Parts: sequence; C-alpha cells; structure tokens
Amino acid sequence: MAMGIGELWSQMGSIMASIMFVYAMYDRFFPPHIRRYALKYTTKFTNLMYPYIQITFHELSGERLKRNETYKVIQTYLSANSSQRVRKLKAEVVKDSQTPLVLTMDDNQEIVDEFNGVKVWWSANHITSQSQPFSYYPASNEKRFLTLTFHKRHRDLITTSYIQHVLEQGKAITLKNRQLKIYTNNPSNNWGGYRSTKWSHTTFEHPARFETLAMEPEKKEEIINDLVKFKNGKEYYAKVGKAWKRGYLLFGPPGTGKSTMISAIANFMNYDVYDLELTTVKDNNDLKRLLIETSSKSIIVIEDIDCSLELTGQRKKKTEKDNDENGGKPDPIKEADKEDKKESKVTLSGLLNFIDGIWSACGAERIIIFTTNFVDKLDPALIRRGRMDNHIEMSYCGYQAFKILARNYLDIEYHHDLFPIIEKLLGETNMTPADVAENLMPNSITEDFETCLKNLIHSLEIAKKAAMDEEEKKKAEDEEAQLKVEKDKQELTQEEVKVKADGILEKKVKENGVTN
Ligand SMILES: Nc1ncnc2c1ncn2[C@@H]1O[C@H](COP(=O)(O)OP(=O)(O)OP(=O)(O)O)[C@@H](O)[C@H]1O
Ligand SMILES: [Mg+2]
Repeated sequence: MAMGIGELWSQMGSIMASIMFVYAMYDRFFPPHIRRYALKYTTKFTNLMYPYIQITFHELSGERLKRNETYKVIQTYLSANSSQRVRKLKAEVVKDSQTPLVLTMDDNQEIVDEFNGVKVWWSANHITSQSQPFSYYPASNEKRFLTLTFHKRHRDLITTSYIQHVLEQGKAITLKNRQLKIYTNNPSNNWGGYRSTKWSHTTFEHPARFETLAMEPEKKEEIINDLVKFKNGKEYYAKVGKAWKRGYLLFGPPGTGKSTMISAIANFMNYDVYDLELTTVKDNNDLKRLLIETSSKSIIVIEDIDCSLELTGQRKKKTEKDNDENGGKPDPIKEADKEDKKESKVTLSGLLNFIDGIWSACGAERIIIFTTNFVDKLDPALIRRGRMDNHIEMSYCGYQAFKILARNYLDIEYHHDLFPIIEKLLGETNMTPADVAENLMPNSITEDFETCLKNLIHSLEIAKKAAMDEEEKKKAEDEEAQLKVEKDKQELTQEEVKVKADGILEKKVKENGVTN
C-alpha cells in the first residue's frame, strides 16, 4: 500500500468538500425529491470509488448503554500489540488486573496492524451527542468508538479470521493479566438477605509456585505435564465427549504441602480458587446452587474431605466402634461434633452429582481438588478414577525436596559438605517439608546458612531417636499384649479342663443316681 490511510483521508476530504458544495447548490435550486435522488447516487458513486471498508466498535451498547465487552477486549489487544508505535496515549486504571495502569491510544490516533501479510488500520474516535441518555456509567455525552479500516478485497479474511484473532488474543491477554481471586462460600443460612451473595472473595496473592514446591522433580514434572495437557485439551475433551474438568486428590500427612500445591496450581494455571466449606452448606440443592455460581477457569477445593462431612462408610463404622470402646455410651465430645455437622445435609450422592453429574456441565475448564490426611478413610466411590483422575501423594521430605528447600530458604544452589549427612538422616526418619523448612529458617539475623543446616541435622537426630524410642515402646507393648493373650489362653484352657471335669462328674451322678 503506497498511500497511508491519513493521506487517503485528506484526498477523500477534498472530494467530500466538492460534493458538499454541489449539495449546497442543490439545496438552493432543487426540490427535496430531486435532492434525495442525487444524494443516493453520489453515495453510490463514492462507495464505488472508495475501496476501503470500515467497521466500528462502540464503547457503549444496548438500550441502557452498558459497556461493550468487545470494545474492551479490542482495546487490550491494541494496547498490547501496537501501543509503542502511537505518540498520544491515554492512561486508564483497570479493575482486577495485575497491571492496573493500561495505556491505550488516544482519540484521533491510528495504529497499523498486519495479519497474514494484510495491513489494517485502527483508529480511536468519539462523537459528542447533544442529548444525555440514561447510562450506568458517569455522565458523558461523548460516544467513543474504534474504527477498523481495511481494503475491500480482504473482506472475508478480516471479517472472519482477523477479528476472531483480535478477540482471542485480547481475551488471552486479559486473562493473563487478571488478578486472581479466592472465593469462599457464605453459610447457606445467610443467603436470604438483601444483596447477599453465595460466595465472598478477595484477591489471591499466594507466592507458592512449582519452582519453590519441595517434592521429587520427576513427580513435579508429571503433575505439570498433566496440567498443561488439561489446559490445552479443549478439542480433546470435546472429541471424546467428556466435560472439560479434572479431579485431583492430594493426600498425605499434615505439613507435606497439599495446600501449598493448590496455590502453586492456581498460579500456574492462572485460575481462581473456590474454597468450598461443605459443613456450612445446608443440603444438596444448595450445593448445586453454589456450583452454578462458579466461573470457568477455576479450581474448586474441598480441604480435609474426610472431616468435612459424614461421607464415608468407614467413618460410620468407626463411630460405632468408638461407642463400644466407651462401654456402649456415646463419647460426649464426638456427639457434640456430630450435632454441629447435622446442620449440613449434603450427602455422598449429592457430592458425587456435584462433581460429575449433569450439573458439572455448566461452565468448563475446571479443576476439582480434594485434600485428606487419611486416604484410606474415604469412600472408594468418591475417589475412583474418572472422578479424581489424578491421585497425588504428598509425602515426607526426601533429599531432592530438601535441596529445593535449601535453595528457597538459604540460597544454596550447590552441593554442601553437610548434605550427605542430611541425606542419610532424611532416609532414616520421617520429617515433613514444613518441619524441614522451619528448621532451615534462621533463628536470628546473625545465624549463617551453615548453622541452619546444623540446626536441621540436630532436629533430624532428635526426630530419629524419638521415632526409635516410639518403635521400641510399641514393640514392648506388642510383646506385653501377646503375653497377655497367651496367658488368657492358658487360663481359658484350665477353665475348659475344669468345666469338662465337672461335666463328666455330673454325667456320672446322673447315671448312678444320688451318691452317698
Ligand atoms: N512440599 C512443600 N514445599 C514447600 N513448602 C512446603 C511444602 N510442604 C510444606 N511446606 C511449608 O509448610 C507450610 C505448611 O504446608 P501446607 O499447609 O501446604 O501443608 P498441608 O499438607 O496442607 O497440611 P495440612 O494437612 O495440615 O493441611 C507451608 O506454608 C509451606 O511453607
Ligand atoms: Mg492444608
């Protein structure tokens, strides 16, 4: 294109001026019907001569003049792609974004974009209207719009592929820049009030990332690959006819990083987190209503699923056993706990429906995560593959995990002489990453990293000794219990001999009649 769009406009301007002059003449000398006729044909003529097509995107649309999402998305695309080339920019504060100040092109500025070798021109404009319509937004009689200009021979390419490309890119940038949120459900009992909402939220700013998460590198890699596959799996899920969602079960002792892993996943995927507290959900119906109000690209988390509700078969059996241990009487503390949970009537089948019933089809690209300290307590139906697709064990700190913590907390990137001792001790005792991390933190600003490593060795030795003592105590208790069983058995045998002897005697008495 030899001629710039600005130059072209100035030429068009002089053509239009001549046309206006002719109109003015018409206005004076010709009646209205002739003028209308002339206008129709001059417009046709101009369109024939002008080889460009223009599309406008207005900032406000609809009867109530709501802000048009497409306008915002295009603005985001333009400011990310071409704002460096514009001289006059406008700074705008954007809500819920990591980059709150966004620079967009100012009025009457022009951006040239290229798509598949085809040039297009974007310009920002406004018109000032006289009347003041009703609007949700601060009073303004300026109507803003973006104009896209392109040659008519590229009409198909631009109206189908290019606009689609701009919207997709703009949305992706908006998502990437958005401020993540963490939601928690309000108790169902409080939903009725004026302007009450089912979820409350705040910004999610947890610093956990996969790089700082202490676990075996191969396992971490596997999880990351699984997440990437899920994120890019839109077509795959559509092809196999499955709802685009994935379930993760994180299990392991306290302090092994289950909650930290959830934050790392949220940051990695750029998803919001819905932290679902089941005990405050009244019934299955309310559970469905909560699900409907979650958005796509989110993680729904139920922490400590084994404690959330009486969802497990085993738990019920355990309660009965507890009562037996209590001489048949119910334990008052556990009874009070049960009373608290009675408020919630969410059932296992309600939860299963929530996860993969027809309700899970509303919205897409969602991850559901359960965490538990006791995986064996859970009902198999709840965690079967297909529901919880990926079972991840978060275990005690191994040597590889320790090296990540040493890098995080002490900036040790290389091998240290004390590492082999730590490696040996970690192999001999169970210490959670939370405890290892705690030991690696300097107790005062004067403590250097070597002292921190020695502190850890000291704690590991104490833990090892405590574990050995515990093991010996358990062994002694087991032996004692075994001895008791054998003694009881012996006593029982003597008793049996006595009963047998009594029986024989009785029989003889019966046979011989009353003895003298
Ligand atoms: N694998 C880990 N990598 C990095 N830091 C960890 C890891 N595990 C635990 N931590 C540290 O320990 C703290 C507690 O960990 P976290 O809350 O994730 O444990 P958890 O498994 O969720 O425990 P719980 O079962 O009690 O909920 C975290 O704030 C983090 O600093
Ligand atoms: Mg936790």
